[in-house]
Amino acid sequence: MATQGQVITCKAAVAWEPNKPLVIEDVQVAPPQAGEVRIKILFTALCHTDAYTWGGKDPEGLFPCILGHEAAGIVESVGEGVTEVQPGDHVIPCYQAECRECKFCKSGKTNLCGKVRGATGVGVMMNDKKSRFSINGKPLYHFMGTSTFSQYTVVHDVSVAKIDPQAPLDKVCLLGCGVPTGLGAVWNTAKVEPGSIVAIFGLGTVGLAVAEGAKAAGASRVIGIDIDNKKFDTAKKFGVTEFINPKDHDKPIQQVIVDLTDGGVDYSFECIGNVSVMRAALECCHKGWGTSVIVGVAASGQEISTRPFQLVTGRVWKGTAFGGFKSRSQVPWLVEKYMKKEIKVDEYITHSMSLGEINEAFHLMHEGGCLRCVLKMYD
Ligand SMILES: NC(=O)C1=CN([C@@H]2O[C@H](COP(=O)(O)OP(=O)(O)OC[C@H]3O[C@@H](n4cnc5c(N)ncnc54)[C@H](O)[C@@H]3O)[C@@H](O)[C@H]2O)C=CC1
Ligand SMILES: N[C@@H](CCC(=O)N[C@@H](CSC=O)C(=O)NCC(=O)O)C(=O)O
Ligand SMILES: [Zn+2]
Ligand SMILES: [Zn+2]
Repeated sequence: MATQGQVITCKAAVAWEPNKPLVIEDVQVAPPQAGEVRIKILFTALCHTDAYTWGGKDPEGLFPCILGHEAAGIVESVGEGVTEVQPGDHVIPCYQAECRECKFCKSGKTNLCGKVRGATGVGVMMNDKKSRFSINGKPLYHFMGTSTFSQYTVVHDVSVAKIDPQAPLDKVCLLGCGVPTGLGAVWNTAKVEPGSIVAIFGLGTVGLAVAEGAKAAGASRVIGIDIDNKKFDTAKKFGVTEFINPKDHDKPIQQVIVDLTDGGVDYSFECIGNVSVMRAALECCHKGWGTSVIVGVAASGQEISTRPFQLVTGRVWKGTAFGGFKSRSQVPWLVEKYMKKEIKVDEYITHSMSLGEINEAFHLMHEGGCLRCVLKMYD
C-alpha cells in the first residue's frame, strides 16, 4: 500500500517522563514537509547519550519524546525540494547535520552545522517548529533530530547520509554515533601522530573506538583506564596495550600515568562523562604539548576545573562532537571503510534484541558486558 503523503501509524518507544520505563505505543508519523525525509528505521542501537537524556541529565531533554540516534533504514518518502535522497535509498540518520551552506559548514574549521540545530535542540522540525510525531493528536518531541526508536521517523534532509545499499543495516547502524565518535576523536580532533603515547579513560564503545583509531594512527602505547577489570581483555583486541584500574592505586590516577610515561602522555581522551576524570585526563598530559580531548557527555550542572597553570604550561584542552566527522560527506566513507574491512563494527555489537525489549536493552547497557545492543524494529 502506498504510504507517501499519508500519516503512518507505527510502533515507537515513547519516553513519557524521565527515568520511567519506555512504553511501546502506536504513534502517528506525519508526512515529510519541504526539506524533510521520512525514513523506515530497520535497526537502531542504544547509545549512552539516550540513557543520559532519558535519565533527566540533559538540559535539552524534553518529554514526552522519542529517543534514539544510532540507526539505519530506508527512505520511505521525501518532501518538496529534497534532491539528494529518494524513496528506496539506504540511509543513516545523522544527529549532527551538514548543510554545506551555513557559516559553520563553510568555515572549514568544524563539523558542527547551524542550519537545523535550533529546531533539533527543542524537539521540533525547522519548517513549522512542530513535531511530526503524535498520539491521538498529542504531540511528542523529536530527539537530536533523529528519534530512531520509532519504526518511522522524519528528519531534515541535511541530517541524512545515503549509503551503499549492499551494507548490512543491522551493523552499519553503529556508524550513526559511537564508533565514528571514537575514531574521529583520534583522527580529526587530536590528529594523533605515529609513535604517540595515548591514554583512554573509559573503555566502552567510544573508548574502544578511540583505541582502534589510535592503533591505526600508529600510537606506540595505548593506555586504557577503567574501573572495571573485565574491560581489559576486550580492550586488548581493539588496540589497548596497557591497562590501569585507578582502584588499584593510592595515588591520583594522573600521577600514576605521569610516572609511567616519563612526564605524561601525548594525547588523552575522556570517554565517560565524569568531570573529575576530565581533570585527570588533562593533568596526565605531557607538559608543553599534551592534548586532552573531552568526548564524554557530562550531566546538567556539572563543570570542569583545573589549575590554569596546566594550560599555561602548554597542555591543550579540546572537545569533540561526532568525532569531528562531517556527517553527510563522511558517514558513507566510513561505511565503505567497514565494507573493505578497514574498520571494525561487528565487534562492538554484543547484543541483539527487538524494539519490544528496549527497556531490558537499556538495563543491559548498565552492565559491564554490553557494548552496543542493536534493536530489530520489525519482528
Ligand atoms: N561527544 C560525542 O559526540 C559523543 C559522546 N558520547 C558520550 O561518550 C561517553 C561514553 O560512551 P560509551 O562508550 O557508550 O559509554 P560506556 O558507559 O559504555 O563506557 C564508559 C566506560 O567508563 C568506565 N568508567 C566509568 N566510570 C569510570 C571512572 N571513574 N574511571 C574510569 N572508568 C570509568 C565504565 O566502566 C565503562 O567501561 C558517554 O558519556 C556518551 O554520552 C557518546 C557518543 C558521542
Ligand atoms: N544536549 C546536551 C549535550 C549533548 C551532547 O553533547 N551531545 C553530543 C553528541 S552525544 C552523542 O551520543 C554532541 O554532538 N553535541 C553537539 C551538539 O550539537 O549537540 C547538553 O545540552 O548538554
Ligand atoms: Zn550517541
Ligand atoms: Zn551547515
